[in-house]
Amino acid sequence: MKLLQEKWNELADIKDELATRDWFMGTSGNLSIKVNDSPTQFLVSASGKDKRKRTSKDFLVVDNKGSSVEVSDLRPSAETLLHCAVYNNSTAGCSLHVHTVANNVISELYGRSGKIDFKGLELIKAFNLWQEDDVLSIPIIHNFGEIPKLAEEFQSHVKSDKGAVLIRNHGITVWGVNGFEAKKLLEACEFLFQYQLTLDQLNVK
Ligand SMILES: CSC[C@@H](O)[C@@H](O)C(=O)COP(=O)(O)O
Ligand SMILES: [Zn+2]
Repeated sequence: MKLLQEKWNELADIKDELATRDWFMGTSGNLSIKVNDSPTQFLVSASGKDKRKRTSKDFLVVDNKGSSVEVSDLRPSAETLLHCAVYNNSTAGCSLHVHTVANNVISELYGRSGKIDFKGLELIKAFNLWQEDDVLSIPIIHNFGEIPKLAEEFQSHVKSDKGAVLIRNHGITVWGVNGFEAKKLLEACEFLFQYQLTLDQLNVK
């Protein structure tokens, strides 16, 4: 099988799994996977699709500026520039963006601090944080209406081949070296958010 088809199938399988979790409410969310280095090219989800459906028009190949590399009637995700920011500033191979109630509520509760920290929780090991005192700090950025501005702010947090950024009252974007790693990080983040929400609710006096 050709590499492009393999990557397409990998991304489609991840999309199906995230859809099973109901993480693409109201057509929200987008996904990408790198298919080529120099020049950078990646498959990204087409804009506005029902991401619970699997079709032959779910993804298209774009370049490092987010422009389609071939004539297509498909529009790349409105948030493609965030995926460009990942591939232009790291060696990551996959980037995933979902909107969940948990990540939105956490982003609002902790938005004023500009971040949420997790310490002493087993799941932070998904981010390669193995020491007892390690802290997973997830930045929370403003949901700028202009995507180039949002992408610029987001880009300042892309410092390695894995990471996560919360966009306030919008959603989360994670990236990892490949699809498996990116999905692992996303699942870990959503676990941590649900844990924190539950804890905060139980702590309400
Ligand atoms: C329909 S609400 C969600 C969108 O505004 C956007 O935030 C999103 O995640 C999906 O946009 P898309 O262009 O389909 O990739
Ligand atoms: Zn979004």
